[in-house]
Amino acid sequence: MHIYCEDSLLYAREYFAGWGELHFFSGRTLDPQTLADADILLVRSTTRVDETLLSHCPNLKYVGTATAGTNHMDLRALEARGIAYGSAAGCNAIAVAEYVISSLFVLAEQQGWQLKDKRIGIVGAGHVGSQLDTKLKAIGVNTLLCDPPLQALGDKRPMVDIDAIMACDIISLHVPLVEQGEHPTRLLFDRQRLAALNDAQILINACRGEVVDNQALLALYQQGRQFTTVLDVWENEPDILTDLLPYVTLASAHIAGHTLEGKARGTWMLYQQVAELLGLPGELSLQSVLPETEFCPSTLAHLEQTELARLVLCVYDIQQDDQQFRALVGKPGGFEYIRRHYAIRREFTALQVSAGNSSVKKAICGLGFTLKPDTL
Ligand SMILES: NC(=O)C1=CN([C@@H]2O[C@H](COP(=O)(O)OP(=O)(O)OC[C@H]3O[C@@H](n4cnc5c(N)ncnc54)[C@H](O)[C@@H]3O)[C@@H](O)[C@H]2O)C=CC1
Ligand SMILES: O=C(O)C(=O)[C@H](O)COP(=O)(O)O
Repeated sequence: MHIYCEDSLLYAREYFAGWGELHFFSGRTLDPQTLADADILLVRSTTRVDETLLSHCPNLKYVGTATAGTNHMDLRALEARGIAYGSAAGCNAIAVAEYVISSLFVLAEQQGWQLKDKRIGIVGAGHVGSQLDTKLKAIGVNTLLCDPPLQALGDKRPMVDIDAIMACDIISLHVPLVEQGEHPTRLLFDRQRLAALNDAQILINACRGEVVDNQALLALYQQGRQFTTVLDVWENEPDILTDLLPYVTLASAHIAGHTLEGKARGTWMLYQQVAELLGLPGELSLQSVLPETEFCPSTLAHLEQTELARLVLCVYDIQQDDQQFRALVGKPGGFEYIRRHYAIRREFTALQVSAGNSSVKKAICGLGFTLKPDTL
C-alpha cells in the first residue's frame, strides 16, 4: 500500500509506517503527478485536495486531513469519485483555546484591565469555541456564544446573535470558512462590521484569515482607528498583507493549533480512521508517541489574575510567537519557515499545579492544568 503524507504531519512514521510504503511531500509545492500510485493520502491544511489532484490518483481510497478545517479539500469532488475522507475535528481545540487565553492574559497586563470585568463574545461554538467557553467560565469570565447553525440544530446552550456579539468587549472568532449558504463566514467581519468596533474593543481571529477583511482592517487603522486585534490567521497565506502588522497587537503565523498534543491527536485520528476503513489493527495510543513533559510543578494559592497569568504564560506565552513573527515574516518564505520550525509547545495539561482551596482547584482543572496528585 502506498501512503502519501504531507511532511508536516507529526508522528506519521510512528503511526503509519507499519501499514505500507510511506512517501512524504511538501504541501504548497506539490505536483499532483507525484501521487500517481497513492492508495492513502494524508494532508494538513497546506495541500489543496481538488479535482486536479484527484484526477492524478486513480487508486486513491482515502484522504485524511490532520486538521479541524476542511476548506482546503473539495469534499464534493471526493464524494463524486467515491473516495472516503476524514478530518481531525477537535484535535487542536484545546491548543487554539489556550492560544486565545494566553493572548487575553498578555493584553490584560499590557492594557491594565481584569479579565473578570470583560464580556467575551465567542463566534462559533463548536470544538474550539466550546473549549474556550469552558476554560473562561472556569476562571469566572463572562462569555456569550453565537452559533446560528448549531442553534438551528437544537443546541440547548444560551446563544446570542451577531449584534449582541458586537457589543462585547472582546470578540473571538472560531468559525469554519464557509463560502455559501445561509451562514457564510467569508468576510463575516467586513468593512462595515470592522468599522462598527470602538477603540476599546478587541478582535481575535484564530480561525481562517478570510473571515476578516484584511484590507478594510488596514484602511481603518490608517484612518486612525485604534481597536485591538490579535491575528493568528491572515487572508491569502502565506503571502499576507504585511502592512497590517504594525497595527496588530499580537500576531502569529497560523500556529494557534500547533501544540504537540494537537498535532499528534490530528495524526492519531487519521490513523484510527484508516484502521477502521481498511480493517487494520489501530492499537497505538496517542500517549505512546508523546514525550514526557519537562515543567516543574507549580503552585496556586489564590485565584488572582497575575498568578493565573504566571501559570498560563509558563506553558505558553504568545509574546514569543509574536516576536518571532515580526522578526521573520517579512523575509522571503518567512511565514512558512516559522510554521515548519515551530518550537515545541505543550498544552496546559502538561503543568502540574498544587492548588489552594476547592474553588482554586476547580478553576485550575477547568482551565486544563493537571492537579498535582498530593492536592487532589
Ligand atoms: N488557527 C488555527 O491553528 C486553527 C484554526 N481552526 C479553524 O477554526 C475553525 C473552527 O474549529 P472547530 O471549532 O474545531 O470547528 P467546529 O466545526 O467544531 O466548530 C465550528 C462552529 O462554527 C459554527 N458556525 C458556522 N458558521 C457560523 C456562522 N456564520 N456564525 C457563527 N457560527 C458559525 C458551526 O456551526 C460550528 O459549530 C476550523 O474550521 C478552522 O478553520 C481550527 C483549528 C486550528
Ligand atoms: O486544524 C486546522 O484547521 C488548522 O488551521 C491547523 O491548526 C493548522 O493546520 P496546518 O496549516 O498546520 O495544516
